[in-house]
Amino acid sequence: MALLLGCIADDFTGATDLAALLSRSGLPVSLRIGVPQRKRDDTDAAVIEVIALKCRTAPVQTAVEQARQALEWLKDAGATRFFWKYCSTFDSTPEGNIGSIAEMLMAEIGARQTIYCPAFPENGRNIFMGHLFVGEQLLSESSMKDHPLTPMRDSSLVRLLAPQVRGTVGLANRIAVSEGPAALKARLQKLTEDGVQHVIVDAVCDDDLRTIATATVDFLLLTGGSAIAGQLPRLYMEQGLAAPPKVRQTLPNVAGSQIVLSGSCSAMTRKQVADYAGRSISLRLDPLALAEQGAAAACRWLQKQPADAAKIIYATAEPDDVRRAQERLRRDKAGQVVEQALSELAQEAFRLGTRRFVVAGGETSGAITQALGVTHLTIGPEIAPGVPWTFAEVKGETIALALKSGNFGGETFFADAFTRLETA
Ligand SMILES: Nc1ncnc2c1ncn2[C@@H]1O[C@H](COP(=O)(O)OP(=O)(O)OP(=O)(O)O)[C@@H](O)[C@H]1O
Ligand SMILES: O=C(O)[C@@H](O)C(=O)CO
Repeated sequence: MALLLGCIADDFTGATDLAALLSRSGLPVSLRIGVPQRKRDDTDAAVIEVIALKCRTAPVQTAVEQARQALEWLKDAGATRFFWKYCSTFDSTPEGNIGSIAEMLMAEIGARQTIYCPAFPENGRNIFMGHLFVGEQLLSESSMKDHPLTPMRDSSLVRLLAPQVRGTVGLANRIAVSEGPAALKARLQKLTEDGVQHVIVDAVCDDDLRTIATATVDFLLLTGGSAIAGQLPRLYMEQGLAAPPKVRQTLPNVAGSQIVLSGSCSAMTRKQVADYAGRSISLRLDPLALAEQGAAAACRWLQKQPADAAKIIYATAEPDDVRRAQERLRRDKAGQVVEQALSELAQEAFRLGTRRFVVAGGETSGAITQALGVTHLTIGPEIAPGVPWTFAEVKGETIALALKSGNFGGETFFADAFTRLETA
């Protein structure tokens, strides 16, 4: 099938979020973990390809290089329009990588301008006058200010993006968006004439996203969260470029025991962990102990648990505990020891017969998915907005994998996830 859109996501939960929102249209979406070694098969039914990278917090040059390779693969697969997916809370290091990757993509595909729209109204992320809100709070006043890897201490997307790009950053505000697609198109055109290559676009509801997508559907490169991308398939169908397949794909029925592995320390994950720990057998990991002794003790704990019991293993902790661990180990080392331990535990759980995995946290999901050797995910039913069940092959066995973004899902998400799988 001809490719309508080639997407690059900066982390794995972000990639499944994106694939879920694109799949709502019924169009077949393919999700690859990392840049595939092999070329795309001409008989592949997907009309949208998503490549999941783990580059959100990587050094700028490494991240740009990974994205360049993903772009090459997508171009080679026939894509001519592209989407760059980052977090709906604009998570980035002070140097990048949102702007640096966007600028490289623009240069490679010859795009004069792109938009930045991380808004995801269904999950409470809205942009007004260039400022990002999480629920009713400014980003910098939300729990994102305490993120273990990318603490967000400013809410102005213009100010956050400007140091990440060489070109000029501008804003198409809510007033421009509220005037409809034609007026927004004219505003973007005027900004192009004024030499503005990078345009933050306000959006506070799905209607705004529809307006923005209609005005920019022909752009060579769009960037943002999953919600703006989720508007594109309908426009492609209206343009007669694609139609959903008549027969829907049948999804596998995955038997085997289940586990939750959580490395996210977000406010919502903390509530979800507390809820599920009250319903299951639980083990809390301490980064300082892991740094000294590794994950062997936790693996032994796992071996002793009844196979069919509900279990959760988590490093999820309150901001003060995270800060203490980071002061002792350094921020990146604290993250790495936890990711390494949860990866080993995922491998051990698989060896012990676990086939249903719920993982919380984008970096954590990246580490675990890679440790399990997953290269391709089939998208299944959504558990909560932006969090689908996915299915993958590991050593000849099918596993079900739900990769949950830090702040997504309600308080009972982990229990809901397994119920959703039963009823899918
Ligand atoms: N107790 C802890 N102390 C220090 N770092 C921790 C601790 N627990 C987890 N971490 C690290 O914090 C980081 C959390 O990032 P991760 O992307 O997994 O979650 P998230 O940011 O909440 O999710 P998302 O990116 O999907 O929003 C990981 O690198 C993880 O290893
Ligand atoms: O956009 C989001 O918030 C998520 O898809 C994500 O990227 C979390 O890592």
